[in-house]
Amino acid sequence: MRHFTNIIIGFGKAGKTLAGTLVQHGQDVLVIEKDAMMYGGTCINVACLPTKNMIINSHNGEDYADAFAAKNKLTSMLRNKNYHKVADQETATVLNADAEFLDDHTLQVTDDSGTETLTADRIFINTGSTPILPNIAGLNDSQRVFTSKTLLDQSQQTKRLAILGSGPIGLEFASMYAQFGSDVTVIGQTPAILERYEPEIATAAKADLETDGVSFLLNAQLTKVADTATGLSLTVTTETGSQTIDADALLVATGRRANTDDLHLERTHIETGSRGEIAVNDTLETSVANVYALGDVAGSPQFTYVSLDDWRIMANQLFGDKTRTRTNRPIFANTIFLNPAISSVGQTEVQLKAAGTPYQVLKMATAGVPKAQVIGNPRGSYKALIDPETHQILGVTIYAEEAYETINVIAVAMQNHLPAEVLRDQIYTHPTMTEALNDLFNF
Ligand SMILES: Cc1cc2nc3c(=O)[nH]c(=O)nc-3n(C[C@H](O)[C@H](O)[C@H](O)COP(=O)(O)OP(=O)(O)OC[C@H]3O[C@@H](n4cnc5c(N)ncnc54)[C@H](O)[C@@H]3O)c2cc1C
Ligand SMILES: NC(=O)c1ccc[n+]([C@@H]2O[C@H](COP(=O)([O-])OP(=O)(O)OC[C@H]3O[C@@H](n4cnc5c(N)ncnc54)[C@H](O)[C@@H]3O)[C@@H](O)[C@H]2O)c1
Repeated sequence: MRHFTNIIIGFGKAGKTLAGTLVQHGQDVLVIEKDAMMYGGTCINVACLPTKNMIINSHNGEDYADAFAAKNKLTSMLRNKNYHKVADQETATVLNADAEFLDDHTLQVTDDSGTETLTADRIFINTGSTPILPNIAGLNDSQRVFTSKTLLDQSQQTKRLAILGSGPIGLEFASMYAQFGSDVTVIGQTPAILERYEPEIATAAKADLETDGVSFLLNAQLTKVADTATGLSLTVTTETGSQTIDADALLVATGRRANTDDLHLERTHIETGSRGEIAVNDTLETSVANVYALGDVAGSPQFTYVSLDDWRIMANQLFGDKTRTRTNRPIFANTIFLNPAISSVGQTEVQLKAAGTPYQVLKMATAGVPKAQVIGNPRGSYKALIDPETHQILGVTIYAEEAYETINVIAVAMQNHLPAEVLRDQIYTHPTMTEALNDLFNF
């Protein structure tokens, strides 16, 4: 039985970054990753980076085959870099094996050469999340049903793509496939898309997706999936009755749950929460001392940058002043990469109204930003909500080119309690999308 100071299960964002920190502090660490095609984790191999690479290339007018090849080149380069960044460290070891718990502090790893038992002073679980596949007749039997991961593996472009779920994965794939020229139908169970965003901006984004070739069946239930000689037949029920739609493939994008499948937590005292996530305290420790969970598996908001923040908390707790916790994360934004992207931070008008918080609304059209015209995409608008007295920023939604960059400036301002005037009066480089803030906050 080998013993390590630290074992990290899963080569995800938090885990790989933590491995570097542990090495920096002179400690040994074993990183166990079950899939050699996943060194570096979900984001770089099968999620954020390949999808954004393909989305950008679809917007640039590349055809699917070229974008697919470019994506594979990118992920292979990143995987190799990520592997060596950890494996080449003197006190780090990477093991390609499936890890499971035998008891609270003992692991068993299995690979082609057999099994081995391992122990460690500290164990960090960073096994990410896995797609939720709803229980719909025929869905699990079809060869034409894909997850985001398996669809990204398709070298041939799907010409008629149905998508179940109108969350970020569903909408980003819808936008991307529409840009590549496919016919896309999104089947959503909610009455509207982008429900957590400002409704007028969500409505505009939906109209733009429709212009690009996406159809929506909302307030809808997919009740049956059947393979046909040439594709798929999907039975969808809406308020107006039941209909059948034909497609070449179905992408299931109905959410992701914590990936604890192989860990055999039932052999331990590690507790899970109501959504199957590993229950952790504010400093990411599980119900077993010296066993921690980070990232998606710990029920943290499912973003790479939040997994990275879990690393910050862990590093601060192990080697810093122990002030960082889950409850004092800095304010962070979110983005859905459509054409253009939609980003938001803070609260929406609906939320402020419900809380009885007074606010002033500021709005402007993207078309008024010179850089939007330079890029050639004037779609979209900006909406900010500020405190009428203090001018503190309460929430912002941006539907515009480079929204994902501009929104970070606003998050920094909010985190540091800068009033809107500071953003209004700042000198921004020109021509940039950030310049919009001079006008947006010109109240
Ligand atoms: C299609 C898609 C697009 C996304 N786009 C974005 C985006 O643009 N921006 C963003 O911030 N977030 C995005 N996300 C979310 C983001 O990818 C995740 O939140 C993030 O990758 C989670 O990282 P993690 O550190 O929790 O673990 P992961 O990176 O998921 O790593 C977990 C690792 O553990 C391994 N593993 C699992 N079980 C075991 C075991 N028993 N033994 C050994 N190894 C194991 C897995 O193989 C995997 O490599 C996207 C997700 C998807 C699916
Ligand atoms: N740009 C980004 O940051 C980005 C991009 C993609 C994914 N992600 C992360 O990955 C996570 C998972 O994404 P996701 O889109 O799969 O999940 P999600 O939970 O965010 O959205 C799932 C959607 O599917 C719908 N749905 C669920 N069951 C359904 C059913 N039976 N029929 C029809 N609709 C159904 C839900 O109403 C919801 O709208 C996200 O929450 C996000 O944190 C982030």
